[in-house]
Amino acid sequence: MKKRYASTWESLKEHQVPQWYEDGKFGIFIHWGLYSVPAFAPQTWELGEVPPDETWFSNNPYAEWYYNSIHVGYGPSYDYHVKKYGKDFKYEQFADMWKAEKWNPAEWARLFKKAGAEYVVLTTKHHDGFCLFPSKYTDYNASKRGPQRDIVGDLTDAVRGENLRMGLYYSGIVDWTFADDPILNNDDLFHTASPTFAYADYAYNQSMELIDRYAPSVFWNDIGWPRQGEHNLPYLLSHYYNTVEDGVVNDRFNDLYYDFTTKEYQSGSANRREKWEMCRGMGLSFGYNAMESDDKIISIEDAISLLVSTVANNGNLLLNIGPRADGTIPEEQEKRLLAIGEWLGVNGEAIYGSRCSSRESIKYTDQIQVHFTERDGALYVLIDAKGKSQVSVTVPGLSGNAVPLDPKVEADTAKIDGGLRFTVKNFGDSQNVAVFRLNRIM
Ligand SMILES: C[C@@H]1N[C@H](CNC(=O)[C@H](c2ccccc2)C2CCCC2)[C@@H](O)[C@H](O)[C@@H]1O
Repeated sequence: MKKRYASTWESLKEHQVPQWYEDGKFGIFIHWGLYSVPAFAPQTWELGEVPPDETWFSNNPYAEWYYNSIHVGYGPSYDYHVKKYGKDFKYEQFADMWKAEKWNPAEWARLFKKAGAEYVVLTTKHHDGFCLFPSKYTDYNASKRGPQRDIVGDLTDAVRGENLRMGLYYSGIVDWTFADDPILNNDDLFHTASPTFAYADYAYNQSMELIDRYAPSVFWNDIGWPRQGEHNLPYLLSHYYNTVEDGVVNDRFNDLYYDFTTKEYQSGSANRREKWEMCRGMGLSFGYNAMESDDKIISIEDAISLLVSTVANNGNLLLNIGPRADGTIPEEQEKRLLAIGEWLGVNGEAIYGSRCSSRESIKYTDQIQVHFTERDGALYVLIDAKGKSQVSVTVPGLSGNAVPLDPKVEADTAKIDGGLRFTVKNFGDSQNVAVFRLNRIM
């Protein structure tokens, strides 16, 4: 019998994180839109590395923030815009330059499947207010302008065609078509942005549109929800759960409610007792930044380390790609996705469907860490030895025989000092993380 939710916080709090989200572990975030046309941002810091103040907002590495960056009126993006497009060039003119002429959603979905992703989250409306779906509440959308198609619908169909789950990102509290005072600090971001009841209704109506048109498995709201519309949330979220039985939402609704908490680069909090999700771009930006090259984006080893450490601590990794305006995915991004898919193809047994072990991760050195997951009564030992070709570590309190999941991993294990000593001589096809299954949990 399908559970029905009432539009009350009490009823919503009965919602459990669905099994598919606990099991899925790895998703692909996609930031695609008008900002993909200029595709420019300075390469400065990771979010959280410096305080979110004027220095951050006037040197914003997020290419999807191009509109705000040029409206700040000074800084690298402003200078770039004036030089490349001219002072009088309006951001909205990108709406007729974005053609997505080489876009093949089925190709994207095949790549995400090969990457070993279980879900996808696409921007439907980012802070610039441009909608990638045929909203009836604005003509500033991709079916009327630019690509002249329902980007959200076409990708949703392709992703579901590969049996992956489709999630939708919505910029709830910030929409620069309603309020575009330059954002120069967090107070602007959380308090000044879009202050009207009219906007709160608009955000509510568009969210209902997205739920009713696409029934997304994830409703990924960003930054916050309009304060003037907080009383709408119980209805919106109960409608969401009543429409999408195994739907899931994040924690960016003004700390009023969540299924999972979120981290973003170095920002945000996570504790292993609750379900959480780590999101980041391949480089310093979510939107495509044409300035970013292979050496400036996360290495394959670091991406695999991030996936393993996130999953071992009860999180999911939502790794972002920033496609080009023409619909192609930069090769350096595709290469990372395929490498993660290969690693998961060999070691996925320790990841998909696993649960956080009571054993905490052990950090031997900055390069050498051991993580644990559990699944179906087996304990998995994931030895991450970044940059090393061989490694020897003793894991205390373990016993039993450890079998490498990758047949090409060459390793010995020995009982020593009340623990199990692992000596890995060859990491085979497993990049920097060798995974062992221990058939008895001690
Ligand atoms: C996925 C990314 N989300 C960004 C919004 N980030 C957040 O709301 C950031 C955040 C980070 C972690 C947890 C909750 C919220 C806050 C903004 C400054 C301090 C922390 C967007 O600004 C960005 O363009 C991209 O869409």
